[in-house]
Amino acid sequence: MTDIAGLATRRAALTMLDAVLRRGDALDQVEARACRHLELPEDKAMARAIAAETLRHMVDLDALIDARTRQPLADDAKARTVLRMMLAQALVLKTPAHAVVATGLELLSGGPRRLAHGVFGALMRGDPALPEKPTLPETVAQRWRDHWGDAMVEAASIGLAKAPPIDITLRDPETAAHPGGTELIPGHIRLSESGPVPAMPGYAEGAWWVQNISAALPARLLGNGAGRSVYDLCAAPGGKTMQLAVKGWQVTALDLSEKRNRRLSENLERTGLAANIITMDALRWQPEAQADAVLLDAPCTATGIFRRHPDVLHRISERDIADRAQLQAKMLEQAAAWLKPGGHLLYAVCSLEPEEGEAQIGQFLDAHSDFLINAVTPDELPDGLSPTDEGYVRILPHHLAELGGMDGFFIARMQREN
Ligand SMILES: C[S@@+](CC[C@H](N)C(=O)[O-])C[C@H]1O[C@@H](n2cnc3c(N)ncnc32)[C@H](O)[C@@H]1O
Repeated sequence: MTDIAGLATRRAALTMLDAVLRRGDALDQVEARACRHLELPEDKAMARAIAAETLRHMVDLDALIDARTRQPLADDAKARTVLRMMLAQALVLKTPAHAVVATGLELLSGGPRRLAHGVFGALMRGDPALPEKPTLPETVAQRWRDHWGDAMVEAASIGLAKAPPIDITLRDPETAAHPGGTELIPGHIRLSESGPVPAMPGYAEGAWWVQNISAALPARLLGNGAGRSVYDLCAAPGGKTMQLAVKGWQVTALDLSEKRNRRLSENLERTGLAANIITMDALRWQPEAQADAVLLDAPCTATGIFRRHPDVLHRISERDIADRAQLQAKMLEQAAAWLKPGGHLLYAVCSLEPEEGEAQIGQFLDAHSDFLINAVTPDELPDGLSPTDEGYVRILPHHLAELGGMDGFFIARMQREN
């Protein structure tokens, strides 16, 4: 029997959605396994796009489905997930309805095909539209409203509407070899085009790497290394390692993941930069000497990168936030001990949760009287972004919104006194 065209791609998307919604896995983590049967890169990209767009618009897709079902479908019913996917394809990815129906119903083979067919058909006859600003899941909206206010939730919803623009860090700010765009801060460009990165001018020669402007700030805040040593903790795939190496730091880059460290190696090779790479759990590492600086890009809930990874909106719970905060506190404790007196400790997370940011550093400073905040100054940041009263960098979805926004981040720079 020949398979329906595109069915394997939809199966892979369904596997990804199941893993995210039922098991709380990250989309990135499950993508390779879910797509292992797909040969063509464009099929893999399509499977990822179906899963990601379903998650981006899920609350509004559910509202459409609920308006057309007499008995509400269970939240985790396969028919609901398949209908969400079918609608995301038809309304967001503009896949022709016949292809959506043929593959969608086949996914429900032996299940409620007639129901799904009926609901999808009735909805499409009504010419449905999704709101311009996708609705955030209520638990997330409520949490962010409590922390940051209504305007932040509104900006997050606008930001969620589409994947963000691509930012790049130039190896040499004088280089001419890049695709062109808007300079956000010297050496960092927001590209005016999207598309396959490896084919863009300068990429293969190592003239630049992809790095959201928010993620580019922590390493910048350590300044020039002039041969001094830095421990780059949780370093892979190496965006910050490369920035530090360019600035003359002697970098020791440590990460738990062998696979991600392989990407770090490839990135260093492509850009012609060097670092000492260590694959190990940061909690078990024991360096031989203290360093002049430590950059801790701590593992976090990653809720700040919800535009590129909308799965975080559906799988991160209060419990996850508390667990991550606990891990970060342990890592901070270690990092602090590995720093020479007078050295700088740079802490960063791509999270919009204060437990992983302001509260984390507040507790650290309370417990470490030998560490002081080294306040970030406005001239160290892109126009449109200012340090907080405490001297931290807190990046929210409204920052640089007119240029396409920034990833949510928290950054603190501290100095060890003795
Ligand atoms: C936010 S990413 C790092 C991004 C990287 N700093 C960059 O700029 O390209 C977090 C990293 O933490 C690593 N990680 C998580 N837990 C770790 C641990 N216990 N020890 C070391 N690395 C860990 C992950 O493998 C992941 O690569």
